[in-house]
Amino acid sequence: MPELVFFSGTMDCGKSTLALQIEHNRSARGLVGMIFTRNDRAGEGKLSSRLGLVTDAVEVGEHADLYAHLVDHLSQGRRADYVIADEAQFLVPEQIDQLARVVDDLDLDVYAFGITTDFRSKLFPGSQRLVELADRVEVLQVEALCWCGARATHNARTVGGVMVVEGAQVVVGDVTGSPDEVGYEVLCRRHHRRRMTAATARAAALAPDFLPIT
Ligand SMILES: Nc1ncnc2c1ncn2[C@@H]1O[C@H](COP(=O)(O)OP(=O)(O)O)[C@@H](O)[C@H]1O
Ligand SMILES: Cc1cn([C@H]2C[C@H](O)[C@@H](COP(=O)(O)O)O2)c(=O)[nH]c1=O
Repeated sequence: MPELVFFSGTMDCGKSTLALQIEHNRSARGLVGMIFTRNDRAGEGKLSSRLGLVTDAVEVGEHADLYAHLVDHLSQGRRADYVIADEAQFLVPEQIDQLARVVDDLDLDVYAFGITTDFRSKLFPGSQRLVELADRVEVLQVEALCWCGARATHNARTVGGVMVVEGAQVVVGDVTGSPDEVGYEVLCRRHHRRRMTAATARAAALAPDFLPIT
């Protein structure tokens, strides 16, 4: 039976790498995938991994109908044996319903990859719909780590290394980058709650416990 599978995890845990591996293994056996993405850091129409691999993909606009896109594609006599959707947190809930319909009505496996929660630890609407509709939710095995060594479960947005909690839900960015830019850091829940990033933990460790009284 075809399935809608949601591969989920924090940023930088290997979701896009796994998407590229699934694509590689299936195309090596002569299967043809339809690859969707939205707002990949590498640019429009790209699915990229931090390991340096990249492939072309269909950039999904906010109003695109993914089911209609596949029906159109197939009715032109072109092939699609399975579907990959990366950065699925950026899809609107209706597009997740369309992916479920692709599974049920077109009998294609759909593999969706994305982060579940945003920098405020709130569900992205697309991820919420995936949790509601997916046949399976798979948490990635290679876990990203918080600076303290615990498993990272949350995504923090940082400016100059300091965690921020105000701003738009969608700001494309990376876990590396210049300290002045908006960036991201993965944290365990304890340190996300305390807003303690690697930089602020380092600064706290260096600060004197008390001021000398003269
Ligand atoms: N130089 C490196 N050597 C080995 N593995 C790396 C290197 N850089 C990144 N990675 C691996 O790639 C993962 C990030 O992969 P990516 O698919 O881009 O993540 P995601 O899509 O989940 O944000 C890291 O967690 C790490 O396991
Ligand atoms: C937490 C959070 C992340 N984003 C953006 C930042 C990146 O462009 C992507 C995640 O990509 P990855 O391949 O999983 O690293 O999402 C955002 O827009 N808003 C957020 O709150």
